[in-house]
Amino acid sequence: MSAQDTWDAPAGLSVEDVTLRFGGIKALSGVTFSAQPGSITAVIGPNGAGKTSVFNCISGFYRPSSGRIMLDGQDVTRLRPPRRATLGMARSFQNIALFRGMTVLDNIKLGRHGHMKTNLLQAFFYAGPAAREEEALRREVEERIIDFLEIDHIRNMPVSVLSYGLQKRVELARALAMRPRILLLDEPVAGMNREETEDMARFILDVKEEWGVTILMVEHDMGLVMDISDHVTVLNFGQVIASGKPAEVQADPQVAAAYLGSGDPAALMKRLAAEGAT
Ligand SMILES: Nc1ncnc2c1ncn2[C@@H]1O[C@H](COP(=O)(O)OP(=O)(O)OP(=O)(O)O)[C@@H](O)[C@H]1O
Repeated sequence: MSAQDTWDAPAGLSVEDVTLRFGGIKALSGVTFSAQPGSITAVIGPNGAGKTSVFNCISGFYRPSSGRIMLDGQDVTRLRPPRRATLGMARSFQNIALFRGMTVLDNIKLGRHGHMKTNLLQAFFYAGPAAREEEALRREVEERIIDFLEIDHIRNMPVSVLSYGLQKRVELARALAMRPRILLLDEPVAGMNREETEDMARFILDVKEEWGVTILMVEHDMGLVMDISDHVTVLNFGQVIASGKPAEVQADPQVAAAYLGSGDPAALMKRLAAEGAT
């Protein structure tokens, strides 16, 4: 049985004309882009461009002042984050959000609860066939995730003793345990060394290809973005200034100008590579 057998189909997402105001500040202004089902879409842009703001609108932490967030054609703009999770949306955080004193396995188990049809208490007292079947399926999914992310050797260790790269991997495992149809990754390789970054790139690609999950990520590491994305959307001052395949965006003088104040794509790549390396 492949990973996809227990998974729902990948979700498509569209951000439609989203504007977000904080008092007098317009963090986002008429932002429109989409993530196709089963693809990797990256949102990039200079500091303060609005990447975190758009991410928070998509995951439900911010409510846009106007515009819509559509998940597979369903308007989710007004739904709270837990409701979006039940529709198949999971996210990771820029600053790892794990329970540090708990083991890797317990953190992963927590990920699945957003998806449970029965709550913990019911699951404990009600051991009917449906509940047992659901529990068996969850265990199987957990084991597959542990195996896939190569974290079997650390499953019983507390998260606090793990390297940064491994903690990020556990966070990915927990998000996968929710059986998402779309995964939002907030700077998945920030702070990682080269080896950890390469491992994470491989895992993200496999999540898309083997597990059939749509990926939307905000990331500063341009090497990673250009290597694994199918589509890139560029924000600047809260507006979309370019959208397309990595090579198209890379060659776009507007993008270079946004990062550099000049229109030289070669200089842009040099600077971005340096930013990604820090
Ligand atoms: N909670 C807030 N209150 C007021 N202004 C905010 C808030 N969050 C973001 N902003 C403003 O909105 C704009 C976009 O910020 P945002 O954090 O989304 O950018 P970003 O692209 O994620 O930046 P970075 O790459 O530095 O993380 C900035 O001008 C920022 O100062």
